[in-house]
Amino acid sequence: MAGIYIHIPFCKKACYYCDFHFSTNWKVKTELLAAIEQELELQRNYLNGESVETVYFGGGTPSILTGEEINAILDKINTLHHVAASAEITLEANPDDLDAAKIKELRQTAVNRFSIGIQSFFDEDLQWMNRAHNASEAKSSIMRAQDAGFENITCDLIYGYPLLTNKKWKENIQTLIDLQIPHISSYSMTVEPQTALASFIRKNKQQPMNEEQSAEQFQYLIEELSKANFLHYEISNFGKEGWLSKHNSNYWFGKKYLGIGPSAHSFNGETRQWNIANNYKYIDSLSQKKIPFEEELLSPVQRLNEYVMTALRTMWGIDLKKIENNYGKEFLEEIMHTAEKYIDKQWVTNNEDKLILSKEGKLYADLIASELFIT
Ligand SMILES: C[S@@+](CC[C@H](N)C(=O)[O-])C[C@H]1O[C@@H](n2cnc3c(N)ncnc32)[C@H](O)[C@@H]1O
Ligand SMILES: C[S@@+](CC[C@H](N)C(=O)[O-])C[C@H]1O[C@@H](n2cnc3c(N)ncnc32)[C@H](O)[C@@H]1O
Ligand code: SF4
Repeated sequence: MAGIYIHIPFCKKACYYCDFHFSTNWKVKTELLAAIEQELELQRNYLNGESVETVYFGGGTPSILTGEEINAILDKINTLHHVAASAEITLEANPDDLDAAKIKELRQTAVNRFSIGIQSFFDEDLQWMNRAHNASEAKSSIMRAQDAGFENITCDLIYGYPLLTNKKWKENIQTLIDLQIPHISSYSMTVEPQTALASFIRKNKQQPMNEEQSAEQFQYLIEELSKANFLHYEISNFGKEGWLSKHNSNYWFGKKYLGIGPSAHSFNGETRQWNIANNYKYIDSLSQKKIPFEEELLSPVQRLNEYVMTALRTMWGIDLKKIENNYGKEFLEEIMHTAEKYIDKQWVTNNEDKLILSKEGKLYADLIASELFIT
């Protein structure tokens, strides 16, 4: 069981905070789509014939594609792989793209899950982020998708930035609960060095992020969504029973996935590889039937640390038996030695051979994971 990720590296506007790979220049869109098909061909054996359980169109902004363009990619995948009949096929969509005509078009594709980039339901916040949509489009895009029969919808929200008062945060969460969205991903605003936001802060045109505010809003999010029957199954992800994301869960469970497109990364169980994050170079290389990637063979210790980091962030926690069986007793003892401190503090619980973050511990996931790393 494996996944395929397709990266669509185009956006209408550059959000001030975003450091993912995208371009606002769409001149080479046709060439890029041809290169994606070429890469799919060249990587046809990457998954070793495993059946494909999930396909995820991410970006950038995949909702700029027409239904026909999406179908062409999915047809290609179908000719090269066995795609499970029940496969989860997600498309990341920005609200400004989801007008009635586009939704109708998307009904004619096999896409069965939308990840809508809402971020906020307030105009001033969306402008502050330089998003291409407004608050009313945020809401209407969700309702339109639901009216057209799309049930499996996840929405992204961002918190922890200066403009977001607790009152607005409450309303953003409540709006998604009221709209009966079954899955929510929510991220604390991070200031990435190469972004406009970082440059505004350096020039004192913007306040830096406030960690206390962010922690408070994260706690509030956890409490409200738990009251509304969401499982907090990964630090940034909440879903109602039966609606958890299969694609992302497979990343956390260490399953294989093939990433196609510029900046996409792949994992075959042993090595990680990632494609060049440059549209022109990507197209040029594939026109010569060469995949422009770098790779890294993970050592057992690196694999163990990665496992500790991703598993600790999930509600299933770190499986101590798995560590003992796959990596040996010594590593297990070393990890347990460090974990004692956090178990005493009640940041981590140790039940049935699992280390799981407590409510308080969720605030310190990254710190705890880095302390547990084997060096
Ligand atoms: C890379 S975007 C792609 C999907 C789509 N273009 C969108 O904007 O929603 C995926 C998610 O990452 C979030 N994201 C990107 N940069 C971030 C940052 N610096 N801090 C927090 N969230 C961020 C986006 O807001 C979005 O919800
Ligand atoms: C920040 S996450 C948001 C997930 C989404 N809200 C959900 O739960 O369905 C998604 C972003 O991570 C990046 N991403 C995911 N898988 C990737 C892969 N295999 N290679 C490169 N980028 C990837 C893409 O930029 C994508 O927009
Ligand atoms: S957040 Fe989404 S829409 Fe905004 S620049 Fe990044 S990928 Fe594009």
